[in-house]
Amino acid sequence: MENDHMIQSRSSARSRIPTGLREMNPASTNARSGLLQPGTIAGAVTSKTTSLSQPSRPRSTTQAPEVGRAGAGAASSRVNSTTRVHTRANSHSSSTLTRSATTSARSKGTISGVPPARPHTSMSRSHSVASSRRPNGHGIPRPATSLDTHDEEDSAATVLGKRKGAEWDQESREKTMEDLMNTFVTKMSQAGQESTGMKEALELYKSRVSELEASRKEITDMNLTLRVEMESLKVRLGASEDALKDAQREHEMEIDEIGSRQRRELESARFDAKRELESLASQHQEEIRELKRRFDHEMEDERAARLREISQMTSQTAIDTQKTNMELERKEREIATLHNDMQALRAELERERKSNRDLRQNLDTASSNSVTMESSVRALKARIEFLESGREEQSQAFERLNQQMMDALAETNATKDKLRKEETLRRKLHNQVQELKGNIRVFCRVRPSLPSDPPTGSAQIQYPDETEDSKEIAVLGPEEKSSLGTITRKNSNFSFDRVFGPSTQNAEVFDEISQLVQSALDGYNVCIFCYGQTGSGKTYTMSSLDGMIPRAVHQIYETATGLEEKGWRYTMEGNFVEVYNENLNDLLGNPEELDKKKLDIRHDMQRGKTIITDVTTVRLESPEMVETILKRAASNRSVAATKANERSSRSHSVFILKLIGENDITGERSEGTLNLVDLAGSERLSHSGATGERLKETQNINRSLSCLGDVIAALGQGKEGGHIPYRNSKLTYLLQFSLGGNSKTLMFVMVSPLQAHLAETLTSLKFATKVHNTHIGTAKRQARVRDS
Ligand SMILES: Nc1ncnc2c1ncn2[C@@H]1O[C@H](COP(=O)(O)OP(=O)(O)OP(=O)(O)O)[C@@H](O)[C@H]1O
Repeated sequence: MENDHMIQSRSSARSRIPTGLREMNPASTNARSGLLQPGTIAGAVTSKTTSLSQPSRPRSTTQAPEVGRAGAGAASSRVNSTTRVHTRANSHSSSTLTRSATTSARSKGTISGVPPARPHTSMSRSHSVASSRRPNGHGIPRPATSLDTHDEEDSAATVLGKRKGAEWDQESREKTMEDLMNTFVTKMSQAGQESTGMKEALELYKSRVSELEASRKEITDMNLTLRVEMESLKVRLGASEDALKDAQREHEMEIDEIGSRQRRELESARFDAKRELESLASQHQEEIRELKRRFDHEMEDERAARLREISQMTSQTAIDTQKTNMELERKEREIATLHNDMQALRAELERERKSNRDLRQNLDTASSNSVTMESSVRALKARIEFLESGREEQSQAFERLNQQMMDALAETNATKDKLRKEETLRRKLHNQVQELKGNIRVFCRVRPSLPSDPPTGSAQIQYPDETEDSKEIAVLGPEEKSSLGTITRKNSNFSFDRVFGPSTQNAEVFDEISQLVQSALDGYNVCIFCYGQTGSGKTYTMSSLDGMIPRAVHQIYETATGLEEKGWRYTMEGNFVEVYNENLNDLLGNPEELDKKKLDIRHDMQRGKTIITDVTTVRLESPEMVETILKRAASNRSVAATKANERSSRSHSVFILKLIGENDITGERSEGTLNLVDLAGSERLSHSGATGERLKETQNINRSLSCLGDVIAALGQGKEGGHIPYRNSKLTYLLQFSLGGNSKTLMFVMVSPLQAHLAETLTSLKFATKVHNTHIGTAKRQARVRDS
């Protein structure tokens, strides 16, 4: 860890050396400029290099001295080699530098004695030539100058030598002088050129010197920075060393602690192991003891078992011996018994012989008896033969009876057939009777006085033929004053198909109309109206719980059940609608939709059927359902008006019962409709004194009742293809196929017994008389034979 840390700090310190400073190592310096600082000596360079290299390699406290020494030695050798490299670099500047360095070395006398390399300039070349001529030429060359005269002197000496040795010649001297002059001029020009070069070199040196000065300053600054940095590093190093020491101390403490802990653990482990060893030893001892004990026990058991076996075997042997003895005794006893038995058998044999003798005597007696029995058997056989002959007679009688039964069945079937035919005939005859009675009939019913009636007194109503046909009613009219001042009362006689007095019950009334209900079952359209003023008893007659509607439904069910054995199956569907203000309402539908939902009437002219759109149709599965229907209609009406009675007196209600009958045996099918109509109160407009909404209602009621009268009157005229104004009111349009030639109509005219209602009573009776006088053509039965 510590070594790693040191390496890191070293490398980081190295990386912190400025770029310029790093370039200042000898090699790079030479490479960059090819110049060394003038006056630089190897030692100085060495020391500088060493001092520069030091910051980049921070030493640890322990390594520093060795590294420093090694660094100095290495730096020295590097500088020497660098100097040689420079010498070999062969640049003009480097030769100059070498010379300066040499000079400097010479002055200090500390540099190695290796002679510097020869400079490669033109000047130095001539100088080198001159030096090479010197026999005692030193390794240190003279500085080359432009005014070097050594060559000149040498030439002069040569010329003088020749003069001395030969004739002095003016011309040659002049020539020589000229040559010398030329040479001189040449040299001068060369010197001038060299001087220019030197100047340039000087300038170069100067700029380089200033550059190097700046560089030196920079390096000095850098040096200072590095020193500061080194100081800080030293401080950090000190801190690191302190931390290291602390860490070492902590580490040592930890090691001590771990050691002591380990010792303790070792001690405790040793103690545990020892204890465990002891416990194991004691356990082993215990186990050994246990094993020994078990072994002893097992041995004891084994021994006991063996002993038991031995004793068992001994006792078994004793028992076997005893058994054998007993067997022996038993055998002896058996022998004695057999002996006794033999004695007994001998006695028995004797007895048998005796009985044999007795039997023989009995056989003789039986033989005589057998003869007697044979005669009896013969007598019995004769009797059986006699009986056998009787059985044949019986079977013949049975066959006769069977034949009779078959005949009776055939007769029954024939009777049934006849009955069916008679049913068809009955239907025809029934219809003929109904037709004879008239296809439109009028019954009159006078309701009894009620405790709730106003005390205005009763009208004088008489029933002249009450004890006979009950077809007449006489009403004593109101007092009329004649012109002579005499007061008279007109007695009005009315004749109808039947008149029911106040004491008549619903059951009796229904007896009269039940034949019409039968007609509906037979497949005719039947329409029963209740007409009369408000409170005259229309609803009581028609829709009360024992009224015509429930009774009709009950009768239909009973009759339909009776007709089942004649092959008829009936289905019944009911609608209950109301015509209020010339609108059709569904009394079995949602009461909220009363007066809102629009029901339309459509006629299928081909089939003579009326369809009401969106009306609720209830399939009457049982006669009890009719009560539910009536209650639902009454409750719906009560929602539409504050008083149900109010609504019922201002609207026409129509209970429509469709009866579909099918006969699987005869293939007949019938579709009849029974319409039970409770008309609105028939009081005249002038009498009612109604206004507003009530006036509108009364107008609508009167109009529809008047239309009904018109339709009946038109039908009564009996014109073939004549116009019947069904469309003039909703009611007559709805009942189009139940009024007229194809139907049977019954009108109840309801009469109030009150004197106060006398005028309305007379009006109603007159209207009913008009209807009664109408003869409607023959009804057609809605029946057909199925194709299949
Ligand atoms: N034959 C009768 N026997 C006993 N009570 C009767 C008879 N006829 C009618 N009533 C009673 O007379 C009252 C009025 O009868 P009902 O409501 O049937 O008259 P209505 O003609 O239907 O009147 P509305 O036109 O207002 O509906 C009822 O209380 C009813 O019970």
